Amino acid sequence: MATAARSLYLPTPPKPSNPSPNHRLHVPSHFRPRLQRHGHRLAASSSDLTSFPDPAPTPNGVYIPLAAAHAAAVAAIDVDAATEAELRENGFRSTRRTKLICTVGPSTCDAAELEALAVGGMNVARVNMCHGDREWHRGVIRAVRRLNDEKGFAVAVMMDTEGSEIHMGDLGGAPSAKAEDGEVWTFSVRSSDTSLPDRIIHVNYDGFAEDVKAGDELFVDGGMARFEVIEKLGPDVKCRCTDPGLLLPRANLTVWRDGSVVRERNAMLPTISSKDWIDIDFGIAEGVDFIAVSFVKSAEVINHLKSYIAARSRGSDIGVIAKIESIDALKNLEEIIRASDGIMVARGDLGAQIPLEQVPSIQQKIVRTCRQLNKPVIVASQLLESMIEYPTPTRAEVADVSEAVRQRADALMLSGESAMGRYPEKALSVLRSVSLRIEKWWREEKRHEALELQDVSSSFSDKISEEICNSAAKMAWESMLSLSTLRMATWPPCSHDAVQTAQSSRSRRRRRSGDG
Ligand SMILES: Nc1ncnc2c1ncn2[C@@H]1O[C@H](COP(=O)(O)OP(=O)(O)O)[C@@H](O)[C@H]1O
Ligand SMILES: C=C(OP(=O)(O)O)C(=O)O
Repeated sequence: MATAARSLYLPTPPKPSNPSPNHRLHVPSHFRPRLQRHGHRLAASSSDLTSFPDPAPTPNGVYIPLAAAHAAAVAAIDVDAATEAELRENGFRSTRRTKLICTVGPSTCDAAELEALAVGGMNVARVNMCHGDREWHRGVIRAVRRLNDEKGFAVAVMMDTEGSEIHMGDLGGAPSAKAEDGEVWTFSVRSSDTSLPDRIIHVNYDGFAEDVKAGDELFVDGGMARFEVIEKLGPDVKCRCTDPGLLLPRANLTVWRDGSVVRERNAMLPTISSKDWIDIDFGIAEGVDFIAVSFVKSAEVINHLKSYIAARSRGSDIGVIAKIESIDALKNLEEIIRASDGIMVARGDLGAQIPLEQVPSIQQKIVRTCRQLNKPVIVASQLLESMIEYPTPTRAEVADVSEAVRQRADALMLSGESAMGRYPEKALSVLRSVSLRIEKWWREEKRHEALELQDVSSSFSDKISEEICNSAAKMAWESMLSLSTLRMATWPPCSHDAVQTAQSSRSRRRRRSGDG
C-alpha cells in the first residue's frame, strides 16, 4: 500500500551511496529499475546533452561534470511513454513533479480519449462512483490498464467513493437543467425510476423533507445554484431559486440555516455506505491503485478501510486517500492525515460547508500540514472550471493553479473539465504547462534563498562550535542547491515519481510474482 501512496510523494531524496573520491556523480542503483515494467529505455541523444550545460564549479570548489553524469544517468533510467515525451520536450531540468489527475467521464471514457490524456501527462485516472454504473467503471479501468500494458503508459487508477452525501437524482437522463432566478422547483424524496416532470428533482436521502425547514438555504453543487425552502408538502420540498445556475445530474446538496450548515440526521450516516463497500470490493477486484474516501470525519474510518483492504487482498498496495470536505474532517485534520496514505482538498464540497472566503486559507493549511507530515496532497475542484465550456482558462484560474503548485501540492485534479467538459485535453495541457512554469520559478527562487540559522548557544565555547556547525550547514545547503539540477537528472523525481505512479497494480503484482 505504501508503494502506491509514495507514488504521489517520495519526500526523502535518496542518499548517494559511496560518493566516489573525485566527487563525480554516483547514480544509486536501487533507483534505476523502477520503470522497467512499462518502461521505455530513453537513449541519450546528442541534443539532450547539448541542452544540458556544464556548470561552473560549486561554491565549495567541487566540480561536477554534469553532461557526463547526465549521459550515464540517461543510459540507466527507464521511463514511461509520457515521461519520455516530456523529457524530450523539456529536458531533465524540467521534469514535472506535480502529478495530474483527470476525472474520467462521458467526454473522456473511450480508448482514444484516454490515450490523448495519457499523452498529455495524465498520471492518475479518477473514476467517481457517484456517477455511472460498475460496468461503465470496469470498462474505463480496463482501458487504462490496456493503455499501460500495450502502449507503455503508466497511468494509475483512483476510485472515488460516493459516500453518504445528500445528492440529487440523475435528471432522468438529461445532461443538465437550468434553474432561473425566482423559479419554484420541487425537491422530492419520492422514489421514481422514470423521468420526473419538469422542475421536480429527486433527492437520495429519505430524511431530507423532515430535516429542512421553511427559510433554509439549499446549495446545489457547492453553491453553483441556490434555492430558498418555501414550503414542505409531505415528501416534497418546494424551493425558490435565488441564485440561478446549471443543475448537473447527481449534484451534491447542502442545507444552510442561520448562516451555518445544517447537520441533522444525515451527519450520523456512516462515512462508507453499504453501496460504497460493494464499490470498494469492486475496486479491489479490479486492482485500482487508490481509493479516495468521501466525507471522511475521523481517522477511524481510514484505519478500518485499510484493515479491510489488507484482509481482502493480502499484500495489496492500494493507497487510501481521505477527502477533506467537511467541518468534521477539519476538526480532526491531523489524525486523518496521519492515518491516510494521501489527502484530497475537495474544495467543491468543502466550499459548501464553510464560508467560501475561508477555502484558500484552509487549503494552504491542509497542504502545509501534509508537507510537514510527509503525506501526499491533491488539490481538487474548479481549478479550470471555465474550461468546461471555453478553450482558454481565466487569469484567475491560472493564478489558482499556480498557487497550488507554489504551495507544493503533489497533485492537481480535473473534475468536470475532463469528465464532461468540451476541452479535456486543453485543460490538462494548461495544468501541465502552469505546473512546469511554477516549478521552474520555484527552483530559481530557491537557488537564491539564503539558509537562515538561529543562534542557540549561550557560552563562548558553544558559540565557536555553533559557528563551525553553521558554516558546514551553509556549505552543504549551497552545494545542494547547485546540485539540484543534477538531482533532477539522476534520481527518479521524488514526488514526481512518474515511475511509480506509472505502474499499475497489475504490473507490480506481476513483477512481484516474477513474470514481468
Ligand atoms: N462516470 C460519469 N458518468 C457521467 N457523468 C460523469 C461521470 N463522472 C463525472 N461526470 C460528470 O462530471 C461532473 C464532474 O465530476 P465529479 O467532480 O467527479 O462529480 P461531482 O460534480 O458529482 O462532484 C459530474 O457532475 C458529472 O456531471
Ligand atoms: C472532489 C470533490 O468531491 P466530489 O467530486 O466527489 O464531489 C469535491 O467536492 O471537491
